[in-house]
Amino acid sequence: MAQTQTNTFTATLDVLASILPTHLRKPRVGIVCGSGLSTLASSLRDKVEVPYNSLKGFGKSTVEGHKSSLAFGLIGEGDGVPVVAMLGRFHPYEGHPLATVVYPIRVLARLGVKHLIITNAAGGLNPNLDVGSIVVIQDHLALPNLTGPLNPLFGPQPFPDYPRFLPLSDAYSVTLRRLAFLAAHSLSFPDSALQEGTYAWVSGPTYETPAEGRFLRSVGADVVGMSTVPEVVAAREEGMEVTVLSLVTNKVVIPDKPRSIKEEVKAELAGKPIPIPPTQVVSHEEVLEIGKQKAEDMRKLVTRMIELLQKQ
Ligand SMILES: O=P(O)(O)O[C@H]1O[C@H](CO)[C@@H](O)[C@H]1O
Ligand SMILES: Nc1nc2[nH]cnc2c(=O)[nH]1
Repeated sequence: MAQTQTNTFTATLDVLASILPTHLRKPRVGIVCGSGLSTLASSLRDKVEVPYNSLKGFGKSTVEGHKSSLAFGLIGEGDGVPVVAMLGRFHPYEGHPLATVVYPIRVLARLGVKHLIITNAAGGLNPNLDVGSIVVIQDHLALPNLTGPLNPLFGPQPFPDYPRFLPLSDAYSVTLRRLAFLAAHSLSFPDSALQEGTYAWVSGPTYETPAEGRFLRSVGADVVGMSTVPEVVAAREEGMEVTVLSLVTNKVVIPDKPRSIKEEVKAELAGKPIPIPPTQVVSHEEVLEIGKQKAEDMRKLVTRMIELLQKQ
């Protein structure tokens, strides 16, 4: 297994080396673009895009709002910082094995990426988070990891020199989180535009029931999504510094109390009908629409973070 995987990495890296000009071959920063956020790559100078289907080991992203290519380029003054952006990610719910979900992250590590900025679209659980705000993730709750074998490190170790038991108490880089707030300040973002919170990872592809939303909120989650955590785990195993920026694209529907049909029928029969609350549902179209509206904020933030990183 280890040998097969090593051969796949070698094949991927060889293709990239044959396509990329020398100054783009060793990216220092990696970006993962979440749903509807692929325009982050428009900040890249000297951009070269490599489709996933030309790279061995890469799957195909089947979700709307996710392209399927790696974009290489420069950000920042002078020679600039070499950057690689994943335009499109793989989710376990698409049927991709976890090894495929995190394969691009491991490729980024082998290219030399030291700092990884992961973005995603997420549902807001914390009522104080506005739709359109960006949350700097400070911690995560990985329900599929806690309850079942949906962890990219599950199984025989493909790389014997990696630790068997990976600590995650330091998963979210303080340095990069500070950089996010410094970047927001230098861009004069209003205070409410950039928040902090905990990401709950669920496997999807169903959105939450009200009871699930209430449960996730009650155990301390601020936002919820169907990606990111496997990427964080693999990136930490590869020794990268990681930060996650979640765009709140919708509020998870959590009514104060569940709608009681029993009470409604009783009230109706008593001649005192109570108002029927409107049905609220989230859709991927809504997620993509907010992504489209707010992608520019995310692009500015990530770009400024990299510019600040260049000065460090
Ligand atoms: O996490 P990203 O890929 O940004 O996408 C989010 O949006 C999709 C649901 O609308 C899910 O895939 C969820 O995880
Ligand atoms: N699980 C989940 N993922 C999302 N991605 C964007 N919005 C949501 C949401 O409400 N729930």
